Amino acid sequence: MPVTAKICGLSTPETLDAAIADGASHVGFVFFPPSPRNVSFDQVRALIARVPPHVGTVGVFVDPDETLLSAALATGIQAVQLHKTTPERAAAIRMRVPVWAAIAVKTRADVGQAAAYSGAADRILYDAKTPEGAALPGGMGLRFDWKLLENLPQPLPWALSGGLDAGNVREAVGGTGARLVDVSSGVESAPGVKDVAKIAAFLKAVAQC
Ligand SMILES: O=C(O)c1ccccc1NCC(=O)[C@H](O)[C@H](O)COP(=O)(O)O
Repeated sequence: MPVTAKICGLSTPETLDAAIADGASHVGFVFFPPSPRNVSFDQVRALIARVPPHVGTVGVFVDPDETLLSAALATGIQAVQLHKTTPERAAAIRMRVPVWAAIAVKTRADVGQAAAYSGAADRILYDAKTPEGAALPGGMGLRFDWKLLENLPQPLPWALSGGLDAGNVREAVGGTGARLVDVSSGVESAPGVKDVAKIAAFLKAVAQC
């Protein structure tokens, strides 16, 4: 089975088109105003119109309220990636749309939190835990110890994220067995500024995994 990749935090037609042309399986749009990658509903509507049916569209949220969630779902996103969201809230959201539950990982105990999302999510996204008080719960280019995922029974389909780039994704996939990887900072030239050459290099490296 080939390894596939989600390019997260896209906000321009050029970089979205590059991700699709270079083979991304999913593209992600961040709905979180403090993020340098935050996008408006109109922006996402226009971007989604460019996405072919074989590429999945994922909205990224931090424990969204009903108003934000409903407006974002109206753009046409196919799944939601939920950070800092309880299993109970995730389960309620899953009644409306497929859910990816982000698990912030620093320790083995963090990884164990994934089990609580059985029945509440469709996929787990293991991501690096950002420091206490950080402005963002993801998208900071931090990685966690991939050994924490070794020999771990997985409650759900899962993806690996956090600090990946073209230079380390092969090692990350080899060490963890991930079949889906997610990247944001590793394909940027500055926070929030996606780089088409880095997107191409990342997706080429993924294709060689
Ligand atoms: O990317 C953001 O700005 C962001 C903001 C709020 C919640 C989550 C966010 N990103 C989540 C992602 O899916 C990132 O791709 C993931 O954390 C990996 O980021 P990076 O380590 O920068 O590749």
